[in-house]
Amino acid sequence: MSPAAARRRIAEATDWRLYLVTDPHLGGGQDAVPGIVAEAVRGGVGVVQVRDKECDDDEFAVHAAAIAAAADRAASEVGRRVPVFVNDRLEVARELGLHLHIGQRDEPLARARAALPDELMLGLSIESDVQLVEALADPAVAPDVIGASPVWSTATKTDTAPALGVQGADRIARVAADAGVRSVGIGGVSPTNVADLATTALDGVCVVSAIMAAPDPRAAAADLLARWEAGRGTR
Ligand SMILES: Cc1ncc(COP(=O)(O)OP(=O)(O)O)c(N)n1
Ligand SMILES: Cc1nc(C(=O)O)sc1CCOP(=O)(O)O
Ligand SMILES: [Mg+2]
Repeated sequence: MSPAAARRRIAEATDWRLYLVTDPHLGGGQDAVPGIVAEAVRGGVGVVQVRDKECDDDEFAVHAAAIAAAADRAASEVGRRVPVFVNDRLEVARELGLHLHIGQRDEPLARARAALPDELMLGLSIESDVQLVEALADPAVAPDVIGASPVWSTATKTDTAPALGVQGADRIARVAADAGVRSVGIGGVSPTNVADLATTALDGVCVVSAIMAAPDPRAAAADLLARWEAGRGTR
């Protein structure tokens, strides 16, 4: 199997329903994050992204390696595979052999795809219909997953594009699905609104504060997933 085919198999086998993006501040410091991730995976998180905007690449690499090890251990306990993405930092993703998520103001898509080993997935933030058309134009460099962003405004990240809302995220998810690309909705997702997103064509939701700031990350993940499933049932 070619590395690109292996990557597509990983995307197909991944449980995208609940995707956790880490935040050391909300989690009580870098050292606390691997434990939170392990608990969140035990609660049902299927994908993890390591995000830390403040440290340098060397510190980030140590932090990301600790999180990936914790996610792997917890995933194997429950008999699952949980892919780990690196936020923004292409060189760290290459060094650690982790997947990469980039935004519209990070490394350009074609350059990131060319520099990333073929077996690693590439995620891209999509803030508008036009951005999605551009991202899908060349199947050779198209992302494996997109983050429809933001669905709702959020205090966790304030420098975002205007909110897409449920309908905007659904429109984007439908176009992505037609191209065979997975999609998750990010921004302001909480227990009170996750079921609304489950009625869309999105493959899942992506959260930061709803798990990182929760007193019990395992219970928070299980609750979000149960609410997603309940909403999915009403589609
Ligand atoms: C899954 C997912 N979707 C969107 C984002 C946001 O990425 P970006 O716009 O590059 O912003 P930062 O996260 O880098 O501040 C994401 N991280 N993950
Ligand atoms: C990391 C990130 N990216 C966003 C985007 O819209 O691109 S919103 C966001 C933070 C989402 O945090 P919370 O789940 O706490 O609302
Ligand atoms: Mg970014």
